[in-house]
Amino acid sequence: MEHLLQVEHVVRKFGGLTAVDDVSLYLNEHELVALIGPNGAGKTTLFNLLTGMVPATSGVIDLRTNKQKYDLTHKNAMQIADLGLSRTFQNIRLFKNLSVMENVLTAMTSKYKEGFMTAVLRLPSFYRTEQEMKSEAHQLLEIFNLSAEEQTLAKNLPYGIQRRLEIVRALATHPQILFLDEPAAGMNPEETADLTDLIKYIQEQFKITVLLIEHDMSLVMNLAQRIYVLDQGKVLASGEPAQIKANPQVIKAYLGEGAD
Ligand SMILES: Nc1ncnc2c1ncn2[C@@H]1O[C@H](COP(=O)(O)OP(=O)(O)OP(=O)(O)O)[C@@H](O)[C@H]1O
Repeated sequence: MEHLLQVEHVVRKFGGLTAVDDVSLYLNEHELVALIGPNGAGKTTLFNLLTGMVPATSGVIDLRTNKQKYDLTHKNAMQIADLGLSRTFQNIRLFKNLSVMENVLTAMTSKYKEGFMTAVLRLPSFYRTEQEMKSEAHQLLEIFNLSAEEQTLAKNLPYGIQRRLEIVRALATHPQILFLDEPAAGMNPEETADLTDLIKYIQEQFKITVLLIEHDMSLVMNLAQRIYVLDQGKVLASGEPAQIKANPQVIKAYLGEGAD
């Protein structure tokens, strides 16, 4: 079977340290997959490789879409984003002094490539596009329960809501694959439960593939169809949540005794 994303024998070295060590994995269309593992296991580095933020030392990353195959190891972050791969960051990256609405609109501009002169002269097509963008942004913010905050500056939002806004921004680019780096970090159990429902909802509604890094096992076990466990740069195990929970190596390296 051909996969949407196929990672084969990918390695990333930083000097003498091998952060990602011969990793192979795949994502199918409309799958929700989790990447877990101890601190320093190489999870974020793998995200950086998949989204073109750091080049691989060796290996192949193939994306199969629109009946074409693209080798992502030869593309930069902008080209990969254009192919429909979008991400959030562990350390939130919002425009802190822009409003919630402006944050979403700026994310959309990569999709709507209006000519510079059309924008400067404010020709009719610019308004039409701006209108479309605003209408879509309203819809997205409503789904994420952020309508009341549209005019609030990002810096004035509580941390958990900033995380939700980051996901809205990533979705605003109409991704085919969404990479979420610790979406529940810093959230309380209630916020995490809400976020779990929301991620499931957007994956189904927008028919996207999601790969998420997360330390919160309630979110991972409730949400993921498959899980990859990274340890010291290598894939220690992969499988369905029940298999991962029962894997003695995973329990030893990461989950700990008594994990449920
Ligand atoms: N730019 C870099 N230069 C040098 N070393 C790096 C760089 N980025 C990551 N590393 C190292 O690579 C290893 C993997 O780090 P990475 O951040 O990918 O782990 P992680 O699994 O995401 O950890 P965490 O769960 O703490 O976020 C670590 O030892 C880290 O110090």
